[in-house]
Amino acid sequence: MFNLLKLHLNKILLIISLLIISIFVSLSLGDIKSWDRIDWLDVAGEGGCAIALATWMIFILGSRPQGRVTDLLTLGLGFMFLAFWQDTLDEFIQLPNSLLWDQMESIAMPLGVMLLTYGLYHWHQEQLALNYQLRKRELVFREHRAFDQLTLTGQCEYISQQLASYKNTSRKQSLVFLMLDINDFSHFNRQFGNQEGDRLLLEMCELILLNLRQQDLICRYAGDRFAVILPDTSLTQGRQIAAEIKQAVKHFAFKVPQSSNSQFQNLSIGCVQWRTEHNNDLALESTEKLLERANFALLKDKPIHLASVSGLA
Ligand SMILES: Nc1nc2c(ncn2[C@@H]2O[C@H](COP(=O)(O)OP(=O)(O)OP(=O)(O)O)[C@@H](O)[C@H]2O)c(=O)[nH]1
Repeated sequence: MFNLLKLHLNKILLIISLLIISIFVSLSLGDIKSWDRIDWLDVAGEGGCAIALATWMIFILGSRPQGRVTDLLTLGLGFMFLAFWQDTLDEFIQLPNSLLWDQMESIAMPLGVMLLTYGLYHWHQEQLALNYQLRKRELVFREHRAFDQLTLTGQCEYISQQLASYKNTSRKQSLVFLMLDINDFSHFNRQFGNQEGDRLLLEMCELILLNLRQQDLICRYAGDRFAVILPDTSLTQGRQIAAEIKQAVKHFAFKVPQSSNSQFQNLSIGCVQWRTEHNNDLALESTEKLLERANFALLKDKPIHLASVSGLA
């Protein structure tokens, strides 16, 4: 958040400067009120609103890149904040009634609301475009607590929810479920550090996403393991997609600062089918059983055949 705030240093400095100017102008043109003339309820109400608006600005500036939408939102909130700030100052400093400065908040507030509304409209447009790109990460619901902070994909329970909702809709085609795991990822972590490991996980996730269709969904199952749901897909199609993902990962030259050589990874993938009611199977198998089968298929795909070691075979 602080890195993003640094990007907006000029806006933050402008707002702080306006605050200071408004204090100086009010002090030079008005008289400080005596203690008993201060309406503390107004101070709490107007000051509280000013603090709330300043907090909104910090959240917006701390979470958004530079650009038109951020400028509009900040300007809108900034004007509204200045209006409440001036209102709060008026509780402490008596300005002459005839003074135009005293009317400042009557102009700043509607101007702020208009700019904020215009900014929100463009934010809405921007979000629609982002939603389109995010579809492969979040099909129907957004709850940031259920999302992995590193890859911004759903976590384990999100997969179960999506599978359960798929089961409740009557589909003609089967679903294919992929369980993907980076081979020897702990070795990569040991060699280049966890920070580079995090970066690799993120880029792997992006690469897998690029090889998926619009209707597919990727989630981070655990550690270096991802799950992919391919709705309305035959087993042949699912295997084809899995093979394409493997090829893409195999040829992905990942650069690390510690080495001049690119690092290449391999994925193991378990590919299992969930048949529809038309094939008489979907109702029979629980999501737990499907995940168990996918994990087992993944083990079978590992270079060293762990399935035989674990006795699952
Ligand atoms: N950098 C990083 N490492 C993680 C994260 N989550 C889990 N890990 C590491 O991922 C590694 C997973 O280890 P294993 O399950 O043995 O997987 P592996 O080394 O790829 O071994 P195989 O799957 O048998 O090929 C462990 O070393 C974890 O510490 C994470 O969020 N970031």
